[in-house]
Amino acid sequence: MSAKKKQKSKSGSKRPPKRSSRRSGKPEPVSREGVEQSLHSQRNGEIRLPDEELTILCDAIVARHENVLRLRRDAIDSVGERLGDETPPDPVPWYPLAIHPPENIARPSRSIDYASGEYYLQDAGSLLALAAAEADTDQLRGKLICDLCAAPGGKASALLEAIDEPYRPGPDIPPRGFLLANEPIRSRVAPLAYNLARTGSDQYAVTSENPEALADKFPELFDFVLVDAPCSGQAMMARGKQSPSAVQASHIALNADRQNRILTAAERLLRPGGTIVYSTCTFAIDENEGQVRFMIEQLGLNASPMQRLEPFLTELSDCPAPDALRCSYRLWPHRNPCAGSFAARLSKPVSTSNDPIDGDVSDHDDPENDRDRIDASWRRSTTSRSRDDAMVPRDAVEQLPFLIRVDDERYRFVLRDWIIEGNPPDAPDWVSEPCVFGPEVAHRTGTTWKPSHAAALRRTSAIADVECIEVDDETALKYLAGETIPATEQTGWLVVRHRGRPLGWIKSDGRIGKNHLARFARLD
Ligand SMILES: C[S@@+](CC[C@H](N)C(=O)[O-])C[C@H]1O[C@@H](n2cnc3c(N)ncnc32)[C@H](O)[C@@H]1O
Repeated sequence: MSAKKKQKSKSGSKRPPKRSSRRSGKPEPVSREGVEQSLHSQRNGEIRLPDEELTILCDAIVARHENVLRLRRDAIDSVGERLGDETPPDPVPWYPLAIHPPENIARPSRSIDYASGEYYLQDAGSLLALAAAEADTDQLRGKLICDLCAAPGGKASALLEAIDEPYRPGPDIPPRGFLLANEPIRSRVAPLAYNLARTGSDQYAVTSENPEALADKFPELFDFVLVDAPCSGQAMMARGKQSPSAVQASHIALNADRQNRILTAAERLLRPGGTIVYSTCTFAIDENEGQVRFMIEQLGLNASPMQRLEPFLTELSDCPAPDALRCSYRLWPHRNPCAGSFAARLSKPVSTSNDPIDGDVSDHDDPENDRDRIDASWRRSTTSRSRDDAMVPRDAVEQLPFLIRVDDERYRFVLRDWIIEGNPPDAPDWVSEPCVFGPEVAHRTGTTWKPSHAAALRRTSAIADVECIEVDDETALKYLAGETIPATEQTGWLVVRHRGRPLGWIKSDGRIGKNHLARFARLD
């Protein structure tokens, strides 16, 4: 589409939603009555939309919106350069680190930049929660974060980039941030781990626990908790991910009950003074502002409004908890160029019954105090370790020389059956807990140890000793399609890099590099 053709609508959207072109044909129309009912809650208030607007909303709910490119924080300049002057980036208004797909990236999910993690593709609506988390600023640097409902990792990977700084050995290093990404459904953990690895960071661990169990293990540990809750998913209907039952009252009530439980656990995970961001991809009041009311009235959290999100403040009327309206934000598919979403930001009061100081502590606390507190909590060791976190098997080191522990300060390996995980030296002690999975470095098939895909993607100095081969565009595309590539200079395991960015492994015999790119990372 040429710049001229782009129509700017009243709402500021340059891209009117397209009708879905799902393989199954036209999406089923959404029940207008159902949508209207979910915007009227007897308990929590209502959002009054004129008849005509309601019709437009129902159409927009089943219209497909293009994903946007959330750029890697350190890739803004390089991607901008490649886009050239012809295609100036078109940023998402509520999250400027993301841009609408430019003309000269024909298939954003098939580019080398995508494969090398220069950007993540997601609906612009899901960026509202990241804006509420300030993931596009430096406010999260050094923080201890839990993403409680994390798979497949769209938001977790942005949080990870926001907390991390490259590891530099030395005496006066400020603590880096650390992310615990939790996903209770086991089958969703692998894509989550993959998306975290794509960031190149190693400042994370993964758990697969129910929120209540996690809160029992790590009470009041985290500075920030994201609850991107499972919900009725009304905004996902255009993607065929939800059935029309998403607007049924019984379905909404079931989800609201589950959200209450998850939020209760989330509050327990949060340290006093910490921040929580709650988000959904649905329009139902009981799953949105109703949950914010629950957090304020039942869990004792405080609204933590954000000036930058004021244009998106909810328009709920007759809400019995006015405070809930100060920190609740909505995007609508007929007003904003996205599928729609909800996000709210709250904080846990610092005061306890023994502490006379009252009031919420915002994200702009004294960072030095924060660091002391983080230091203390990170050293907190819970139960005894049951895994062998001292020994990397000798055969693994023989087969994968990069596993040699040059310096204990640089790496902490954990052996878990046939997998070796590698935690950075400044990871919290609790990464050695049996329920916590660290970034994978190598795995064994039979008697053979192989380097893991995540290890190739690391951009930290800890695995800097790995040998690399730099390739051009053409070779990179061949490699990403699963083909062998020439590799005459070196032998053994090599990381393939394009413009200095890691893509995956090959094993070279001094002539040909056999392709060991994980199947799920291929562009075929
Ligand atoms: C909306 S999705 C999260 C999307 C993710 N934050 C992202 O940006 O990619 C909600 C996730 O919550 C998980 N979930 C389901 N039941 C849960 C529960 N009881 N507690 C926590 N998470 C749950 C789902 O499996 C799903 O992966």
